[in-house]
Amino acid sequence: MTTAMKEQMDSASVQNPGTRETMLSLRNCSLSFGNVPVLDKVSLDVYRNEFISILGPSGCGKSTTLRLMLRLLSPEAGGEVAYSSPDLSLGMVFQKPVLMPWLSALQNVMLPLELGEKKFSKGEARDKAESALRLVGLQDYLNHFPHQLSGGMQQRAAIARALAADPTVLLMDEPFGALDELTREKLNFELLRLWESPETSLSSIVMVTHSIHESALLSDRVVMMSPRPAGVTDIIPVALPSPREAGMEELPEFHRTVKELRKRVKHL
Ligand SMILES: Nc1ncnc2c1ncn2[C@@H]1O[C@H](COP(=O)(O)OP(=O)(O)OP(=O)(O)O)[C@@H](O)[C@H]1O
Repeated sequence: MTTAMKEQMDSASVQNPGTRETMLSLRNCSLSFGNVPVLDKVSLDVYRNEFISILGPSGCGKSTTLRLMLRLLSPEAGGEVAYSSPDLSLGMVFQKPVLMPWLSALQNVMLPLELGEKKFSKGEARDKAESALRLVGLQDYLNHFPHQLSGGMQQRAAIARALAADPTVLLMDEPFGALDELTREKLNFELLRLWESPETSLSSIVMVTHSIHESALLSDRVVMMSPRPAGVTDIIPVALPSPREAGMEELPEFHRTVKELRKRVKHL
């Protein structure tokens, strides 16, 4: 999120979500795999400059919702996936870093830039990949291969790969689920720092997580999905101050949000 973008966010629109600019919308999206209905009339707006978490029972359709947002899947008739502009740029980070083991960190980040729709030259791809790796703190590991990186570093490389393509909206599918708790906590705050940094193009983040704690700490809004066929049951705003910082878990608002989310998860 650039400083200019932040400045565009007027206080009226924060107080009244109805006036906020929508980057991406799912409207009435239903989807089945074969004869198994997975999503049932899912509607969700992703606003400019917000961090959304999606919480829901295992197998309910959270990853499927992200794939719809990416337009890798299409909704059934009557549903729509709308973007704020035809060239809205989306990035994706998966639970596993999915790095090519025979390529260095730098080559892994360069690869989609050289092969993707925009097709950057080798020199441009190298520059973009180097700055993305610097942003995630891997500037000293450019030539390391994935097996020479820790799990957290591999996931940072995967985040760098997504950031290198300058996405406006970043979709993340349980990005820190496979990491130990300390690394996960560290990466949570690193992600927030990247999101707030004027050096990235990021406006909005949508993150699937299984962690109530993580969703309360990071998000502006938490989207709760029901069991399959999933719908959006609740959208809970989190009123913690921004920027989010370590120690905010001590605030009454954090405890109130966690309690509220736990209560609603129990009812799913
Ligand atoms: N390509 C596919 N073909 C058939 N069924 C699929 C396909 N992809 C997902 N499913 C099914 O759709 C349902 C929703 O899957 P999805 O991965 O979206 O759930 P999820 O909420 O992300 O799960 P988890 O929290 O366990 O990661 C599951 O029952 C899954 O088996």
